[in-house]
Amino acid sequence: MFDVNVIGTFHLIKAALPLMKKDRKSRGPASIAIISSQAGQVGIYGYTAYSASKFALRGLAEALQHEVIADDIHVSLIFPPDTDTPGLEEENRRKPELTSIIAGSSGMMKADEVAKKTIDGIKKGSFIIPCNIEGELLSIATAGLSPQRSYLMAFLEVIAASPVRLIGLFFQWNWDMKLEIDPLERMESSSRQKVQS
Ligand SMILES: CCCCCCCCCCCCCCCC(=O)[C@@H](N)CO
Repeated sequence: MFDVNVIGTFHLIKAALPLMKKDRKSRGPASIAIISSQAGQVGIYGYTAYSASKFALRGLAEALQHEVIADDIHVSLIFPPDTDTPGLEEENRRKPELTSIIAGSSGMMKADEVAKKTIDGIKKGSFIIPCNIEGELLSIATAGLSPQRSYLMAFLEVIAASPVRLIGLFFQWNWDMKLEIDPLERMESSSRQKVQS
């Protein structure tokens, strides 16, 4: 999984970059679009390997953007939810029910809708491209130190940061309960550990 999702992406970009850089200034700006996943913004039960690979793409994209911006190459990172494809159907045959339930917090999109969000985001030159409402929230919650080209979005990220953290905690508590963990008990046990060590 890591080989395909991360090393594969890395080699493809590495191979394409010399040609992309050639005469760039006279050809206008270019884009590199990398498909991550909402499971690359938050770790999901059952997706240990998958989430690791999709989170890795963010580090790749952030560093890459710094390295190619002088060549007028814009990196976009897309974060789709579950998408109605034959691939998902195949995945559903073997994945834990809990994974489907938790991922269901963000619903499912048609491939066409994800494609449209992707193209629109690339055209706008967005670095982070969320695909649905839950994705907008996730992107604000995980804005981190990513580049932000829109003043409006930068403003929103700053204003919404703390309420969105609260919403994120509610989601965590909700998922804990699905895993039959008492969220309050979990919080107390982590503070007990601190006292002991
Ligand atoms: C701060 C508020 C947050 C609110 C929303 C949280 C919802 C998170 C749901 C994550 C779903 C991940 C699906 C990944 C699908 C995928 O990539 C694979 N199935 C592909 O096959």
